Amino acid sequence: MDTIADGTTTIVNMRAIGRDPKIWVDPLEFMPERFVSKLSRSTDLEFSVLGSDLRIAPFGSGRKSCPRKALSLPTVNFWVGSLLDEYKWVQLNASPVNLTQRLRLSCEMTNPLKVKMKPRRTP
Ligand code: HEM
Repeated sequence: MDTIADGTTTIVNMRAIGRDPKIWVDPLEFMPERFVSKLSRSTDLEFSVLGSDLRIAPFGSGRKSCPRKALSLPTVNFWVGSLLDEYKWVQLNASPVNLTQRLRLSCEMTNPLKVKMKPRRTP
């Protein structure tokens, strides 16, 4: 077993964990369904996103994890659900999305998705 000296700063490499084929089936494939419970109940998911399972920890883990994670999950669900319900999202053909990674402060898409939003209902 390796020894880590007192006072060493360590960083968990979540990027590597997220791309590890020993942990995720086809890790580089866009498969959002891997996060959806087969029984459509979030409590049936095999893993938690709240920090107890380091395969995926969007809010961090342990004592310094995000103190507002319980508020954030339903808020993000509500925003995304409302935006999809209220608007049609049409990709701008003049600027096609390019998912190739570009490393800046964080990892970004080379050409992010640009869309035009059209209200679904007339006011
Ligand atoms: C989807 C939304 C959010 C995500 C993904 C997120 C994610 C995170 C992450 C990854 C950390 C760092 C955890 C660590 O260092 O291990 C963090 C810390 C923190 N977050 Fe969030 N967060 C979200 C929303 C919020 C909201 C809505 C608030 C406040 C209203 C908030 C307040 C904080 C604070 C104060 C910290 C610092 C905690 C500390 O250093 O002890 N976050 N968050």
